[in-house]
Amino acid sequence: MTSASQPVLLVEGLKTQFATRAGIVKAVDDVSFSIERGQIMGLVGESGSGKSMTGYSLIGLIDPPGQVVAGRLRLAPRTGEVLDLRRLSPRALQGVRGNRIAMIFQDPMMTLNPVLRIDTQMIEAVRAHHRVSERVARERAAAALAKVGIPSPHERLLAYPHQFSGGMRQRVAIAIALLNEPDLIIADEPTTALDVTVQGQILAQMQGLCRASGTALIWISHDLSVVAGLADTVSVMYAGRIVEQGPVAEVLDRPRHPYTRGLIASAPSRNPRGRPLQQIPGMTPSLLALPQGCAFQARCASANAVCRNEPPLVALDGRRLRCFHPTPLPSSCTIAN
Ligand SMILES: Nc1ncnc2c1ncn2[C@@H]1O[C@H](COP(=O)(O)OP(=O)(O)OP(=O)(O)O)[C@@H](O)[C@H]1O
Repeated sequence: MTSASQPVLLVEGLKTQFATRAGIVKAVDDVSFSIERGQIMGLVGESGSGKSMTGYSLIGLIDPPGQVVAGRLRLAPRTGEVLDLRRLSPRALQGVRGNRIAMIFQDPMMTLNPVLRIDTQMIEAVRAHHRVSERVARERAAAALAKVGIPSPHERLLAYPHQFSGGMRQRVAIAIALLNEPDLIIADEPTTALDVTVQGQILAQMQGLCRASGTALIWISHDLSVVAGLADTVSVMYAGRIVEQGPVAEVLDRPRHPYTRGLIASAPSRNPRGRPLQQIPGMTPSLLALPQGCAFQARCASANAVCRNEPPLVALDGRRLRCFHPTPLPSSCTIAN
């Protein structure tokens, strides 16, 4: 049975690998986190750090030659039972996807079928999981469109995807994700392609909807300013691993991992006008040729011989950190463990 204290999602030691001709790519390497009901977690990192593969691993969307090779993925939906997502049959997992866990992609056309009217798609999405009449499903669809700020929802249900603007199309995809009141939504950079005003509206709506319905949200993004405003907690990924993790206010205001500090410093909004943009020196390492020990050592000003060992993820000052040389907090900020 679920209990109030049980996280809606618990991920422990997740490893996802791709067997390629050049060798084993460890796309997700020993990733752990948990999310409470109604909580929003930002999953951030540079391109290729393993954010999307972490999200896809949770819902069984890793295609060969990729494979989830280790880890525990436990979902505790409102319905009461606790689901071990790795042990579910393909059919049972299909029953979870789009129902208890929904996914929103950067491109809404990954969700929408261009040749079908919106009502056909939304009614089908409800009835795939619930025995309700078409009329009830249509009402649910209209209510979901209204929730994401689409005016005249009954009329808009009769339109095709190409009759919506980019921002409205993404709202429709979000409405489809919300249809069955999921316990968890995984959103993979859904507002990156939208202009800032529309992005701001959608972010505020998503935040409000998650708070109101108790739906947990994993927001995958490389944009720290979005995560700072939206999320409660943040997990920072580098080369397939989580390097820093904790409450947004701790991690983004007082970063202790040199990579998190570099990411924050290189955000364009943080850089003074007229000066060259700051960058993290060097390149993300190839996942096929990771150095022994800390994957960030070649780009880190604090690295020394000890970094050739594998840094463990340890609890420190209200967060979890994978670094032998954590940046000190100003003395006034020190928090007891
Ligand atoms: N089909 C594949 N074959 C081999 N390796 C793959 C494959 N798909 C993904 N990978 C590996 O998985 C790693 C993580 O990819 P992922 O898409 O999760 O990164 P990401 O952090 O979401 O990046 P982005 O922000 O660009 O989407 C990549 O660096 C790549 O090496």
